[in-house]
Amino acid sequence: MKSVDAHLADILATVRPLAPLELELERALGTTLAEEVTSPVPLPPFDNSAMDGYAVRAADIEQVPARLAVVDDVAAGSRELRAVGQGHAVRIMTGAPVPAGADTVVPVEWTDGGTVTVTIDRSAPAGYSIRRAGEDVQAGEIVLKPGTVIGAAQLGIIAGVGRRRVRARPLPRVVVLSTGAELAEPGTPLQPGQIWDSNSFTLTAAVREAGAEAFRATTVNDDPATFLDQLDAQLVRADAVVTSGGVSMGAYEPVKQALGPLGTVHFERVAMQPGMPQGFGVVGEDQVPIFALPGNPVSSFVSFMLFVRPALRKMRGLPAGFPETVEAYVIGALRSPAGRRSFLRGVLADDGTVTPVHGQGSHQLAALATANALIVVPEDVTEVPSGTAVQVIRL
Ligand SMILES: Nc1nc2c(c(=O)[nH]1)N[C@H]1C(S)=C(S)[C@@H](COP(=O)(O)OP(=O)(O)OC[C@H]3O[C@@H](n4cnc5c(N)ncnc54)[C@H](O)[C@@H]3O)O[C@H]1N2
Ligand code: MOO
Repeated sequence: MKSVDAHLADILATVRPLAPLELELERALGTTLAEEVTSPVPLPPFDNSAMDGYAVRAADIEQVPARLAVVDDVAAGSRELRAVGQGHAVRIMTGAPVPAGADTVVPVEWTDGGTVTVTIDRSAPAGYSIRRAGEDVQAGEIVLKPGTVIGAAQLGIIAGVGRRRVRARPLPRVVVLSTGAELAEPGTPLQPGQIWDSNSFTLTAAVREAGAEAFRATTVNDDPATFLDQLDAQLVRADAVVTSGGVSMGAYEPVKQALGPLGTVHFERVAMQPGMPQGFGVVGEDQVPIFALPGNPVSSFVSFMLFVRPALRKMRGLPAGFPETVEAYVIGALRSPAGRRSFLRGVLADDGTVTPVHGQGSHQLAALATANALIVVPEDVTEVPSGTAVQVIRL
């Protein structure tokens, strides 16, 4: 059997980071920056007020109360400014440029709020409530580096330096395709022998949680030709394909039967539990990576976490490898098959303990849904006594 590490290494050696594109800001959320973003101007671009109040000369309010003539009103966005002379005040709003002559801003709360004359009750030192030009960013300064994932705040600063587009690696587009003649669409009645298709929903959601775009294709039955037709139709919009089902040893294994003969997709037994039968390779002219995951719901989910998620990270241009683990103390004894790495479902608590959930079968999706962690039991360990320190992957 192939080791988990060897299978992941093969996958990571095959998938490539997506080529960067010029993306409109509206389409850039979650993408990975592929350039240095610099600011063409200082930010803020000009000295401006941090408060609603009065721009004055600090020297004029050393003695308080002080009564000053209000000579102008400046709102944010004002362009024509009157200078503040001795004994003058200008009513100013937050974000408005500080007029020449003024060296401090007194908040309106320290005044009588007058519009012809104003009485100021408290002194303020020079520079008070003034946000200086360049205090956030100097002109030419780098604000974001390549490899940064663009979240809300990053998108904000890209717009904040005046950019409409940005060079970034796009979200991988992933087609999810479930196979199985027994599958019924949720929301429709079950016929005898049928189950509702859950994998395509799990996998589509997992793709999105992994920072990629997901398309759920129509489920196909157990016919390899139908599977190939559907795959062909979907490939145009796919940077990667994830299928579930049809990869083991049965008489009707559409994914294996359709892809095996291509020679570019390999079906192997990986030394893990769950998720032993795995297919991986490339399809189509563009050599689109395809992950043929086993159909058991827990197996396909665990396979996704171990193999597809790291591959999507690499496609996004991010560091990728075996999922990060943390140490925890297991409450309850564990068993694991010899020679296979187990990924048992557990609940990781704040106190550093992890409790295996009831129901460790690879069909027990409800048990998986109560878990928040995978407990990793190495290949050479078959029994783990309660209280042992184990490695855990957070979900
Ligand atoms: N003789 C052998 N039989 C099996 C082996 C083996 O080595 N020798 N391996 C077992 C293991 S381990 C796994 S995992 C499964 C993998 O099977 P397939 O990938 O071929 O998947 P299916 O046979 O289509 O389905 C397995 C199971 O999962 C249910 N399923 C499938 N798709 C969905 C879906 N979209 N939503 C919900 N549930 C789904 C399906 O009904 C089956 O119960 O093979 C074992 N057998
Ligand atoms: O690989 Mo299967 O996942 O053991 O049920």
